Amino acid sequence: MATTCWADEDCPLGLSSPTQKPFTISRPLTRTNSLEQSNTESTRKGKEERMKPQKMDGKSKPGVPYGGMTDTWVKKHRLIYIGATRHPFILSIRDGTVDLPAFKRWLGQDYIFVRAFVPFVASVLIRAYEKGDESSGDMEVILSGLGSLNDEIAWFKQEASKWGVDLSQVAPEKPTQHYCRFLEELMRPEVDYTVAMAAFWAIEAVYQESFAHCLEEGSKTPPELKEACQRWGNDGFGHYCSSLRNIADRLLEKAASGSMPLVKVSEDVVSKAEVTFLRVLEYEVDFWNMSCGTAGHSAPKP
Ligand SMILES: Cc1ncc(CNC=O)c(N)n1
Repeated sequence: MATTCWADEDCPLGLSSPTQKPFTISRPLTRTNSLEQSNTESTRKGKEERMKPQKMDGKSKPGVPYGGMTDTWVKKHRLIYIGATRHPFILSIRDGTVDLPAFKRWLGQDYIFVRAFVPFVASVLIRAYEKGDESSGDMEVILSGLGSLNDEIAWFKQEASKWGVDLSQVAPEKPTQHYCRFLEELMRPEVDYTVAMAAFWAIEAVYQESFAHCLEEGSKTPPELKEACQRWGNDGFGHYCSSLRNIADRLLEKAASGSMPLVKVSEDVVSKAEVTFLRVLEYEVDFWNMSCGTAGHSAPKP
């Protein structure tokens, strides 16, 4: 057992503890009061004010505070968000105490995940194309993501041979299987573009925030793991995540504003997107737990 990864009872966030779950999804989430009131004049005005400094054009604005729906979610579900982005596995990389077998396990499993992630991103690209909004720039952002996934797959192969991991012999563990199945579900035609986009942003953002933390000043990340951290923790990837976030916020804003013909349907889209965001965070926590060797689950899946 790795000494650097916490057992369930040691986890300060209580994410795996059966008595201390910060959040469980037993039924679809209802939206917060502020979201429910989004069509009232005062709330709408307040929202416009908050959004003012931001251009909702899909361009990245690092360092600029967000005022969109994704920001509301991150604040509302802070505990699980921190659980996913400051997981003991990541902290062990950052403090240099990471267990090598754990890192190798993560490498093999993440290769399987990334292969499944490619068709998911391709499906989001198709949705962006079908939307027919050329001026939004969504397709360009998603296409750049697909391009870097091509490099990423090559990197996994190279990294695996560096660490003596035979990728052809790696079998998917349960959390990997579940996460890949979730991606497949998101590719179904009945899933809204807004929901898929929110999931896409959340998946990328967790890795960006996690690995950027390993590169911050004062971190003791071992030199041989720096390249892995650079892959998702670099500024370019940060800009890309901001672009994804802006797209998700724009789509969510449109759904919540009631500007769509079927208000009820669009409200449903916003709550589905929030549930999907939470499920991504849970799958990410499960994935890190698996990498540590603590194959616990953060919450039961419906
Ligand atoms: C489990 C997981 N989540 C997110 C990412 C980042 N996206 C693509 O690489 C990843 N590689 N693996």
